[in-house]
Amino acid sequence: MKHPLHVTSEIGELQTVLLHRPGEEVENLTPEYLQHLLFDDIPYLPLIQKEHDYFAQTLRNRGIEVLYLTTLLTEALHTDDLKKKFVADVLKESNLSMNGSSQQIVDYLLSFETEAMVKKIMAGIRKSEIPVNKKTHLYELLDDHYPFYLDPMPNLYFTRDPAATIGNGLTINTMREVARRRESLFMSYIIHHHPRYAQYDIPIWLDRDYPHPIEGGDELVLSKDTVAIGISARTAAKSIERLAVNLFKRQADMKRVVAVEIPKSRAFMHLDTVFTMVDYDKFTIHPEIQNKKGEMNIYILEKGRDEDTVKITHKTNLMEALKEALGLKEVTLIPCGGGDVIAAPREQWNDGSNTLAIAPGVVVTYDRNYVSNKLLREHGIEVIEVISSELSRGRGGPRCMSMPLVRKDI
Ligand SMILES: NC(=[NH2+])NCCC[C@H](N)C(=O)O
Repeated sequence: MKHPLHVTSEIGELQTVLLHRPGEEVENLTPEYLQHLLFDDIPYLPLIQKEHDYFAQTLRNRGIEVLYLTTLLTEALHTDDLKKKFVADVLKESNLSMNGSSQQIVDYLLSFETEAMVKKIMAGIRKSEIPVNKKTHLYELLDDHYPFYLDPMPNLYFTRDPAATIGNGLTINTMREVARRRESLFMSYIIHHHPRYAQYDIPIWLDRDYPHPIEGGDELVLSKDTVAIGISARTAAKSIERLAVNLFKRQADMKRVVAVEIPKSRAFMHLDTVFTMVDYDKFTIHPEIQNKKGEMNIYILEKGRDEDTVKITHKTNLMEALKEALGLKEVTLIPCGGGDVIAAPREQWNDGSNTLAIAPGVVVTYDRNYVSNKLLREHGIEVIEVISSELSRGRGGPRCMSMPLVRKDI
């Protein structure tokens, strides 16, 4: 039987992908907590859903199977015990200031059918949802105190980050930001309990109990033997080294991990916001990740003397490092916004470098990044545009909004 997870490149024909349609969680964003919840503005729910449906349909039109997080999770929670255990795990990881109130939150969540319960957990629980006569603490009665029992998870539509497929396995990530940490619990339940996955022995290259962070936006599978990982605001060097060791031990083809250091800033939060692969030998890049001389810090990790060590080589030229790692004679780096002083940062802010390749030389991008899109076309790339005024408010593009589960080998 075909393996349910299989990704050996960034560009192989995409066959199955995981998405999340934004829901009520987005309606629980308020100006006061925007920064904490990692948003810069509040999307308009009906429109963000319309845009997301358009994105999903664009993928389906190309023959790609689209799976939804809510559906998979609902199907994974197929017994009452699993449902209860899941609620307990979510509450354990939620920063609840509930004191004695937690049992009533458990009862409240379990009073829903499974799918509605999953959506409720995603959306968050407002204090106003629990009747006054059930409240036992002073803070619960104060409206202007923190408004949630359970925080909303508005970043869930960026399915790329909580987990990432590499080869026939995946990383289930320890996420850097508190606001996103619970998200990877969902994938853990899906892998262990959904019938589509639970029957397989799926390698978990790094699990969510690993003490250092890594996020999928930093994990790029360049080929069957090479992955690139961003050393970024969200991914720690320790996680990268541990991932390399684990991949070298168990994924037979894996030869090297290319660790790429990027500036630690909000605009550049993950490697895929500044660098993506669009064809066998073509990449998008935001020029600002290189210094004036075109240099940056790149570390190549290969198998070390024994199983638990790696050999590390330092490089400064991205193009040379890519050529060597991928065995290519030439590599083209296509600059976001054409490298223009205004267009490049403007389009990068709205994820102009964040392309989703659905086949070699075929990418999905946001329509608003017209300078970058034109340039991609001039380089012979087929660019499929999707509408993006609300989706982009969460600071993520088509690659962030998709978790490839199966791609054809190239
Ligand atoms: N792979 C990505 N670039 N994801 C973007 C995630 C954006 C999200 N608001 C966050 O800050 O986490």
